Amino acid sequence: MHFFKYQGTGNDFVLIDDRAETFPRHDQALVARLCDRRFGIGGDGLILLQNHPELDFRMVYFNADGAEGSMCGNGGRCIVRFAHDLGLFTEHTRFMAVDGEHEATVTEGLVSLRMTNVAGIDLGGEYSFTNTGSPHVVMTVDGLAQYDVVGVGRRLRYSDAFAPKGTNVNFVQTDEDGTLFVRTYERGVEDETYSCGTGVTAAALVANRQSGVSSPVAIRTLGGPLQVAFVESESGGYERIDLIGPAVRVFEGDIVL
Ligand SMILES: N[C@@H](CCC[C@H](N)C(=O)O)C(=O)O
Repeated sequence: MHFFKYQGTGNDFVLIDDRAETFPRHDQALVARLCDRRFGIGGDGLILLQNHPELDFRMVYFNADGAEGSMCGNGGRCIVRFAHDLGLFTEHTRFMAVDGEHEATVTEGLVSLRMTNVAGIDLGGEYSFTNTGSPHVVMTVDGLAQYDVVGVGRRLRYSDAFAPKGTNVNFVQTDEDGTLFVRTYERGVEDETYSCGTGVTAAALVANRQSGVSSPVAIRTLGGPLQVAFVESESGGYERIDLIGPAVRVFEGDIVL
């Protein structure tokens, strides 16, 4: 079985062209093994590209634990780049994902992905919560470079407040130039990743709601810069949300099962 490896700001994925639908997608142990960094290829997730009757393709996303996940923003940008590399479209594409239809554009090394509309944000004292295709806690902290992202993130991810499905957890600090520095504990990876697309989207929207930070929001992650653009909707939510950043093919190879 042939595979490709892509990364988007350091959030890395195994990509498989599964238009023939031969990948054993219900074999959770296999997906987890392929994502294992010592016993497999290594990745924060695995993504299948399948045919869709009306759109350019379908994205099927699995977290590194092998279970099918909710929407993955960086994975969405990577599969758009993959589909572009496969020649499925030239500049603009429409595809189906677990949270519905998405549009995306590829220009000069950047992939701009239109995210799902966000209905609202629960602003809280200790942390805020929203769903940008995946569930996200957003917490403002000081000293983020040294912060215990894994320890605090894991506690919240498994806390009763988010049971039984759990949540992703983002920690945010504003740089002097207004850039949001975001670090994320990811559900399904059960660790910090270098970047989380739905997570930085949540962080940008919370920053807008909390402090009036305007679109587009510049983001810094451990894996590099991203941008989030959006429009506030009349109903108190957000629409026309775009996640913008690089997505790169790293290598390809064959899986020996
Ligand atoms: N890396 C992702 C987030 C993936 C979703 C997540 N781990 C979950 O299923 O909760 C991103 O870039 O959005």
